[in-house]
Amino acid sequence: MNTIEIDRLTKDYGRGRGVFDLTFSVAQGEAFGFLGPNGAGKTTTIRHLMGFSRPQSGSCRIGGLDCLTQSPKIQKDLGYIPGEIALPDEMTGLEFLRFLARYRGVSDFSRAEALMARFELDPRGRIRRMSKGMKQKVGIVCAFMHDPAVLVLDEPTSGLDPLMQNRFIELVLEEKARGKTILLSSHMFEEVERTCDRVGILRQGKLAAVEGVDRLKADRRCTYVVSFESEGEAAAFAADAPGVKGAEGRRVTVEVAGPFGPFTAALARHPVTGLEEVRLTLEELFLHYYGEGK
Ligand SMILES: Nc1ncnc2c1ncn2[C@@H]1O[C@H](COP(=O)(O)OP(=O)(O)OP(=O)(O)O)[C@@H](O)[C@H]1O
Repeated sequence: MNTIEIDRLTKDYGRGRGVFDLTFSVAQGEAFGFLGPNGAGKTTTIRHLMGFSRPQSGSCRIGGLDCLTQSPKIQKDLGYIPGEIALPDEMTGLEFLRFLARYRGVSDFSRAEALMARFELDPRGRIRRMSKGMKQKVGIVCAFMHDPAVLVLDEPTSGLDPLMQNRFIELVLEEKARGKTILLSSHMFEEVERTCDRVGILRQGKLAAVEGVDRLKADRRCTYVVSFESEGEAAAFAADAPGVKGAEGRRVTVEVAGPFGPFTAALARHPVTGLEEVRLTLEELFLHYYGEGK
């Protein structure tokens, strides 16, 4: 059964901006990653799911309910992290979280407290004085505190440091294991790769592709930059190692497409001083899977 259904959604802001004839669904218990570069239309789509925006044509449904006309009913069992979190500046984080708990009829505040502890959030200060990361943490607690069945997360880790990003990913994985339905938008392939079952790639308001994350992972090339003390050592490694894509000074770029054995064996034969993974950017992902200009 599909929990989230977007059917031929169109919102045209002019000059090619907006979303166009967008159709996809997220099954109950599935985590769906929504990837796309800046301005691709991720937030526009999510705002329609939240009932904040009226489609020009097409529709969005969550749990069989229409997102525009039945939004209050949907929101009872939905957690949402907006792309840009706006909170009441004059309240303390704790006042706001308690207010929201009351508003939602959450009598047990222990889940909120556990989330605050998990993200090391001290919510006692005024929101106005909080850093971007702290506000993001307040947003996370808001979205998860009532234990909703559906989670709509718009770039949820923006402003979080790597340790907290990791904790967030663990939280999403736990919620997925508990059967929650999750839509997560991101610029970062790694975040989606670690949490989601399928990924939809949005480009200029249109879905360029939907793929299983397993398939993307299986096809994925891994690129590494290997460093040496001297150019001579780098050149010797470049002549010996498999999958060398280029050498510049004391650094050699290697692409590993299959088993790692031959690459690690070559590393062991040379006096390597550094090894860095080159992360695939979204643009590279597009080029790799769909070809330039397609
Ligand atoms: N209310 C609006 N009026 C006019 N144009 C808009 C409006 N809302 C969004 N747009 C435009 O639609 C396009 C898609 O924006 P959207 O915020 O959905 O992108 P996004 O994929 O979420 O990008 P980002 O990764 O930067 O958050 C952008 O070009 C944006 O300027």
